[in-house]
Amino acid sequence: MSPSPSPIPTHLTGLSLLHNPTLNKGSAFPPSERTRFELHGLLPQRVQTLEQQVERAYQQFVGKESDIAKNVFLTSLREQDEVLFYALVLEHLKEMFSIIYTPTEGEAIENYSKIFRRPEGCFLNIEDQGRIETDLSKWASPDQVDIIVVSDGEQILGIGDQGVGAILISIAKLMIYTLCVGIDPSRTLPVVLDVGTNNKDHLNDPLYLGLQKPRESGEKYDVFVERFVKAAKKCYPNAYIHFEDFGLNNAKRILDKYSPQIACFNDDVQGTGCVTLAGVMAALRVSKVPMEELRLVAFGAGSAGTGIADQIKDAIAVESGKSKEEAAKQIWCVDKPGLILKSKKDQLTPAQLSFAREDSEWKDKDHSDLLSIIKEVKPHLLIGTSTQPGAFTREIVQEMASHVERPIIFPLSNPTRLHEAHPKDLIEWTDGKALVATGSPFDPVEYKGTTYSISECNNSTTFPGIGLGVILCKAKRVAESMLVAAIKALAEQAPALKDEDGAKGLLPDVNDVRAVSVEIAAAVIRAAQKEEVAGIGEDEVPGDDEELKKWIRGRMWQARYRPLVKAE
Ligand SMILES: NC(=O)C1=CN([C@@H]2O[C@H](COP(=O)(O)OP(=O)(O)OC[C@H]3O[C@@H](n4cnc5c(N)ncnc54)[C@H](O)[C@@H]3O)[C@@H](O)[C@H]2O)C=CC1
Ligand SMILES: CC(=O)C(=O)O
Ligand SMILES: [Mg+2]
Repeated sequence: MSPSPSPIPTHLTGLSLLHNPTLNKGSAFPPSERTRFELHGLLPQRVQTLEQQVERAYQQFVGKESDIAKNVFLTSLREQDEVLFYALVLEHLKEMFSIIYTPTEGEAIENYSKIFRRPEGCFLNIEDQGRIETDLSKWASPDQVDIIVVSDGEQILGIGDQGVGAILISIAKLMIYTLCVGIDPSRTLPVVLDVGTNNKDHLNDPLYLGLQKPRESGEKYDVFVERFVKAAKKCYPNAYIHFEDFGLNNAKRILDKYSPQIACFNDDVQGTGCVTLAGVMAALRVSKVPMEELRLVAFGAGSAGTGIADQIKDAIAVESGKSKEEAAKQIWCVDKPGLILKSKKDQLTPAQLSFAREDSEWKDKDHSDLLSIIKEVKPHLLIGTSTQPGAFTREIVQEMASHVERPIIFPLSNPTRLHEAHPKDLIEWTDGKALVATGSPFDPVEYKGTTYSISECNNSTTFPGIGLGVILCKAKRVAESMLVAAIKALAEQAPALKDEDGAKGLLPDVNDVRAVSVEIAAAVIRAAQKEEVAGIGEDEVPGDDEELKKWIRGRMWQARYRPLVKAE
C-alpha cells in the first residue's frame, strides 16, 4: 500500500477554500475538515469518496454533445477541483487524451477569446517589458516552480498563429506532464509571450484578448525572449523551461542559444525528433532495413520536420560511423517549393540548409513535386510535417511501395484534419504492407482479417519522461546524450519488438505512458550523471536501476486528496 499522503497546511476557510482548485474536495470533504474549516452549510450533507465523484463527473462528461463542449467541461472541472479532474482523466486516459490535447485543444485555442471564462497562467506582453520579473514572480516562491511551459503562439500545432490563445497549449502540455509523469500541478507555470499576431481573424475580432497588432520580430523580439529567460531563471532558479510552438524562424534559433546555458527543451524540435526516431527504430526492426541504409523523405521541413531529420541524421551517423554531413545525404527535405536545394540557400533556415542538396545531383530530374522525388529517391521512410491534408496520395504511396518491401509512412501533422494521409488508406493502398504512425490519434484499421494498431507518434510520448528526469536530477542543461538515452528507452518499449509484422503498433499505447515514462526518466537521469550535468549528488540517487525507478515512482504526484491542517 502507498504511504498515507502528508497533510497540507492552509489558512483558507469557508468559500475561499471551496474556490481554491488545489485544495477543494467538494463533496469529499470529511466531517472533521467541514468543522475545522467552517464548511457546514456550504456543502450538501452527504460525504462522498473520490471514486464516487469521478463516476458522477464521467456521467456529466459523456452527456456533453460535442468534443469542444467536453473540453470546456473538463477545463471548468480543473478550475474547481484539480484532484478530481486528474483522477477522472487518469481513469479514462485514452478516451479523454484527445479532448484535452490534440485535436480538440486546437479548436479551443482557435476560439480562446470566444470561450474565455477566467484567466489561467502568466501573460507577458512585449509592450510592457519592464514588468516581466514582477509579473513572473507573483506565482510562487523561488523554490516552488519545477517547470515552465512557454509559447509565443506563432505556430500552434498545425493551425498557425494563435496569438494569446497559446496560453492554452502551455496549459495543455503541463497537464500532460501531470497526467503522464506526475509533475505536481501546483509546481508548474504556463506562460504566453504575447508579441502580437498576424492572424487576420484575431486582428479583426473585437473580442480578441491579446495584443491586437502585427507580430513583432527582430531585435525587439529577441530582447523580450532574453528578458523572459533571465527573469524566469531569477524568479525560479530550478525551473526547467519547455519551449512550445514557436515559429520556424525562432524555434531552433532560441533553442541553440539557450540550451548550452540552462535546462531547456524545444518540444517541437527535440520532443518530436525523439519520439519519431523511436518509432522509426521499431519500424526498421520490422522491415529489417539497417539504419545505416535508411533513405528518408521529410515532407514539410519546418521546426518538426528538421528536428526529426536531425535526430535521424545523428542516429545514422552513430550506427554507420559516417560523419553527420555524410549521414545527412540519406535525407531529402521537401518544402513548399519542392526539394530543398543549395541554390536557394538565401531563403533557408540554418536547420534546412544542413539538408540542402547539390543542384547538380538533380540537374535533369524533376524536383518540384513529391511524386517525382519519391520516384527518384525510392525512400524507405516518408514523414509528413507539412500541415497539408491528403498530400500523401494513393499514387505517391503506391510508387513508394513499389520500391521497398515495407514502406514506413508517418503522417504527423496535427490536428487530425491536417493529416497527410488516413492510416486506413495507407494500409489498403499498400495491401497491409505500410508501417504507419500518426501525429493525432486514429482508430485501429481492420484489413483482410488483421487489426492494425495505429500508434500515435506524438511528442507527448517523450517530453514528459524527459522532463521528469531533468527535474528530478536537477539537470543544469539537457545534453544530447540524455535525449539519445530517452529515445533508446522508448524504443525498447515498442510493441513491435514482440510482433514480427508490426500490426500491434510501433510505439507504446497512451495507457502505458506512466510506466514508459519511468523508464525514460531513469535513462535520462543516468545519462545526466554520466555527462556530469546532474545538479544532485550521486549519493542522493539510488545506484541500482530498479531502485532508481522505485525512487522516481515515489516522487510522482498522485491524484488523491490529502488531509488539510490549519496553517500556524
Ligand atoms: N506529431 C507530433 O508530435 C508533432 C506534430 N507536429 C505537426 O507538424 C506540423 C508542422 O509543425 P511545425 O514544424 O511546428 O510547423 P512549421 O511551420 O515550422 O513547419 C511546417 C512546414 O511545412 C511547410 N509546408 C507548408 N505547405 C507545404 C507544402 N504544400 N508542401 C511542402 N511543405 C509545406 C512549411 O513551409 C513549413 O516549413 C503541424 O501540423 C504540427 O501539428 C509538430 C510537432 C510535433
Ligand atoms: C504535438 C505538437 O507539439 C504539435 O503538433 O505542435
Ligand atoms: Mg507543438
